[in-house]
Amino acid sequence: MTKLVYLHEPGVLCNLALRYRLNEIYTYTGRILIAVNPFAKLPHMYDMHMMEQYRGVQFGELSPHVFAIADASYRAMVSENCSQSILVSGESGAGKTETTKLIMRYLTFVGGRAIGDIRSVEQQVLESNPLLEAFGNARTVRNDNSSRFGKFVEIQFNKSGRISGAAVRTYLLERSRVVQISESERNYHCFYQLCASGKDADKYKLAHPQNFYYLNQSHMYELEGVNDAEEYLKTRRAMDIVGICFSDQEAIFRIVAAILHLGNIEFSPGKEFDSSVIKDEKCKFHLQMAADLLMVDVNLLLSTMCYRTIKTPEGNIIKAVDSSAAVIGRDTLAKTVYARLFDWLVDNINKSIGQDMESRSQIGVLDIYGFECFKYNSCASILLMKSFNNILISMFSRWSRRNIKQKKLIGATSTLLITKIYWILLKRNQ
Ligand SMILES: Nc1ncnc2c1ncn2[C@@H]1O[C@H](COP(=O)(O)OP(=O)(O)OP(=O)(O)O)[C@@H](O)[C@H]1O
Repeated sequence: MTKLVYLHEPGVLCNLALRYRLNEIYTYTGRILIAVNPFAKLPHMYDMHMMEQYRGVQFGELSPHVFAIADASYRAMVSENCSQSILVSGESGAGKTETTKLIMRYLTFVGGRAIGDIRSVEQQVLESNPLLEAFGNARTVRNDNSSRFGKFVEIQFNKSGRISGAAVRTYLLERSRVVQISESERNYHCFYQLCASGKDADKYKLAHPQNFYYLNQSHMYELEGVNDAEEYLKTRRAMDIVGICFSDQEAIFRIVAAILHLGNIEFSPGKEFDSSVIKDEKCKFHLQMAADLLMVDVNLLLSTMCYRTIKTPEGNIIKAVDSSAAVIGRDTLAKTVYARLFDWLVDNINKSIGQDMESRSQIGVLDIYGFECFKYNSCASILLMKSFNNILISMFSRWSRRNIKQKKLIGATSTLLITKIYWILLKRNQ
C-alpha cells in the first residue's frame, strides 16, 4: 500500500478492491494487516501447510497473511523477551472474531503446549465460545452473530516459549440491548434459546419470544439456518465443559427467565402525586414470577422499582417515583443483573481454562467492539465508537511518533505513509 503513487481514499479503496478480485484478501500497510472479509470458506488459506510456510519467515517475505502477523509477534516475544499485543479492529461483520480465532490457532501451532496439558489452549478457549456467544452475541443488521462486547484473549507463555495458560477478559458488554432492540435485530441469543428449550421454558412459564417486551420490540425472532432449541443444548454442553455444575446452570437460566418476566411488568400512575403502582393482574403474574425466579421477596422487588432512596446527612429518605421512572428502574435492574451474570460466566470460563500467574510473557489479542454506522445512531453506540476510536488514534499516534524518532522499522518516510493510509481508513469509520 505504501507504494501507491496517489495516497487518498479512492486510491486506497481501489487497491483493496483490485486485490480482493484477485482473491488477495490481505494487504499490508507497514506492520498493519488490512483484511477484507471474503464471506466464503477458504480452508486452503488456513491449513497446516500454510502455517508451516509462515513459521519463522521474515515479515514481508511471503504474501500478506494473518499468520505472518501472529508469527512476527511470537518471534518478537521470544527474541525480545517482551509481551506483545495484536489489535483487531473493524466495523461489525468485518471478520474480527474469525481473525482472532486464526491468530490463536497459529499461536497454538508455534507455541505448542506445555507438557502435561491435555487440551490445547486454543481448544479450551474455543470450547468456551458457545457459552460466551450465547450470552454476549446477538443478531445485528450486519451480522447474525455479532459480538456485543470487547474481548481480550491473553495467551501466556513460559520461559521456553511454550503456552502455559490463557485468560479471556471482556469489557463493555452492550447492556442496553437487554432492554432495547432495534428493528431487524435480536436480543442476546440465550433468551431465544431458553424460549425454544421446551420443558425448561415451560418450567419458567416462558412462551414464544413475541410474548415478551424485551424480545418483541423487533419482529426478528428466528435466524436463518439456526435452530435455537439445538443451540440451547450446545450452550448447556459448553457449560458442562467449562465445569458449571447442574444447580448453577439452573440458576443461570432462572435469571435469564426472570429478566424476561421483569420486562413485562408495567406501571400505572398511583393515587398520590408522582407515584406508581403495578398496572394489572397480568403484570402481577410477571412480577411474582420474576420474584420467585430471583428468589427475592415480591414486595421488596416491587418497591425497588416504585421507590427510590435518597441519601442525606440526616439519613435516608424513601420517595415514590412516577410510572416512567419505575420503568427506568425496572430496565436498570434487568441490565445490571444480566451484566453481573455475564461477568460471572467469564470468571468461570477463566477458572476452567487455567491461568499461569507466573508466565514469563504474554501475547494479547484484542478483539475490539465492532462499530456500526446508521442513519440514526444510539447515544450509547456513538460513545462506544468514539471512545474506541480515541484509543486507536492515541495508540497509533504514539506508535508513529516512536518510529519516526527511532527511525525504526522501515524509516520515517514509510511511517508517515502508513500513518496517512491509517487515517484514511479510520476517517471512513468516523
Ligand atoms: N477470514 C475469513 N474467512 C471466511 N469467512 C470469514 C472470514 N472472516 C469473517 N468471515 C465471515 O464473516 C462473518 C462475520 O465475521 P465475524 O463474526 O468475525 O465479524 P466481527 O467483525 O467479529 O463482527 P462483530 O463486530 O459484529 O462481532 C463470519 O461469520 C464468517 O462467516
